[in-house]
Amino acid sequence: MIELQHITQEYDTADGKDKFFACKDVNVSIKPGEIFGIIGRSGAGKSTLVRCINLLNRPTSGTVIVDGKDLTKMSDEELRKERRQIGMIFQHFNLLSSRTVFDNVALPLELAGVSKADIRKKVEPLLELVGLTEHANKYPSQLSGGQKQRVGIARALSSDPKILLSDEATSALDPETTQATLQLLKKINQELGLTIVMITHEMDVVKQICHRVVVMNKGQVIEEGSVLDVFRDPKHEVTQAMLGTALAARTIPASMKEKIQKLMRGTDSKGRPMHLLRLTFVGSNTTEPVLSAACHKYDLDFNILLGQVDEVQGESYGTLTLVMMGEKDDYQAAVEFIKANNVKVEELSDVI
Ligand SMILES: Nc1ncnc2c1ncn2[C@@H]1O[C@H](COP(=O)(O)OP(=O)(O)OP(=O)(O)O)[C@@H](O)[C@H]1O
Repeated sequence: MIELQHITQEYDTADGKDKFFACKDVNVSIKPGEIFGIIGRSGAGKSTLVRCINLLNRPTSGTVIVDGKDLTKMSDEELRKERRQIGMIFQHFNLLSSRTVFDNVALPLELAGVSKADIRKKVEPLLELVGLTEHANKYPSQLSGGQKQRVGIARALSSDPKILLSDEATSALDPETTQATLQLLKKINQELGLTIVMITHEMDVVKQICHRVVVMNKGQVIEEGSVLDVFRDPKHEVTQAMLGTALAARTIPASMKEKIQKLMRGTDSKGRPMHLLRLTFVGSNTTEPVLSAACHKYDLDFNILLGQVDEVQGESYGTLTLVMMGEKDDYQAAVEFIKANNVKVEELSDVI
């Protein structure tokens, strides 16, 4: 649906002596009907990249293909037409304060020369879809943040786009309103089949509604994949830092390290060595039966030090950091058994 190929956006540095890359050779492919997340720290190049999709931002080099058409090769007139396929919503809503809710939603249609009767036919169902029918004659100043964003969404949908770009659309909203807005976007994605591209710094937003995600850093894509894979096993340190609390259970707190080191130097009450490891699991292969089955089978004991289970779109995933006590051969056989049950095993004894 959207192919961003080798997108580079360069600017002159403030002193004009050098080049600065807001995006550098970025390749992203977004499928029809998916909700695609773009995350990254401030200044990573997210907005620059998303604005290339409708050429609000014309990249220094690279190709933008939307629905099979190369936007970078179009005339202004052709581009204006194509842009109607691409709606956009913003963090600060960008509504016109002198226009009512109805008139804000109607604006793109007025600009396209649609007749008054047809505008009414289009706007009324949209206001119903976003739950603003009874607020149609109010002005933006009379609305809450969530209601303003609903006007923004209805306005973006007025030209029947196939794609909706969302630049931090929930960042200015409180958690409850964020939830309601995300549910609305999900409904639009499912009922209208719209492809949605979302920039966000809120990991909960990604977890709740995105199917796939790319992580940007310093103008480049550093990680991409299904949301479940990226959250379960982030590879790049920037992703790990961004997922922060979601990964707290992976990091052994400094206060525990000394205790664990002491524990690892000793043996259990039966004189058997200790083994420190971390298990990462997804979905149906819940660790408990696998772990206890392994310990029964190979005569081991275990002690859980840290653990967390989280959920991405109904799929649970999590990590357990634990100490296993048992003879070396039994322990190694147990590790193989756990791995064979699709649980990732990382041995940490040498790390701590
Ligand atoms: N017109 C411009 N001229 C010069 N530098 C720019 C211009 N537009 C953006 N930049 C710089 O490009 C970099 C990427 O900006 P961009 O807005 O794409 O980042 P972002 O990841 O969306 O950040 P944020 O989350 O803070 O919005 C930033 O360092 C920004 O200062």
